[in-house]
Amino acid sequence: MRVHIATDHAAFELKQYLVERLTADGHEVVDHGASTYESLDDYPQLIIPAAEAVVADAGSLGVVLGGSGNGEQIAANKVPGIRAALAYNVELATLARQHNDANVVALGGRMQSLEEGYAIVAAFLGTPFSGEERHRRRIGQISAYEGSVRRP
Ligand SMILES: O=C(CO)[C@H](O)[C@H](O)COP(=O)(O)O
Repeated sequence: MRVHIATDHAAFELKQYLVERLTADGHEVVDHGASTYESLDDYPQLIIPAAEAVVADAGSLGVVLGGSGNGEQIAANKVPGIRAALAYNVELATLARQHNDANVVALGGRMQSLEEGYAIVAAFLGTPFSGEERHRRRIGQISAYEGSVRRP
């Protein structure tokens, strides 16, 4: 699977770790940066292009990282077509796919170990959407709202 990944400085080490592990797992990882550690970089500039790449690349998934993952989830969700879920354990990551058909997962690099972060992302990438009617209906309602919002 193609995986678009991005981080700010706060999860730089986790991003490097995930690129390595996910590539070894056979995923095609597209690294949207940060390419170097810059303590004053700004996550929207890094996360939004990665989220846009997920929308433009049907069937791909995204991983956005920061200190908490909160701002990264918020930024990704501003991109039309993105359903980004913050996950801090494997169960949340699994539910994000099964119930929400999330196409981006957000993690905080300061919230768990590298290995735990990998387990969360691996669960996200490895879990399919359940496709159940009630979940489709609810996701459809979100998409309909998104489509109804007039953009400048
Ligand atoms: O998680 C984040 C946003 O939700 C950022 O990574 C975090 O706010 C960066 O913090 P700092 O600039 O103090 O290193």
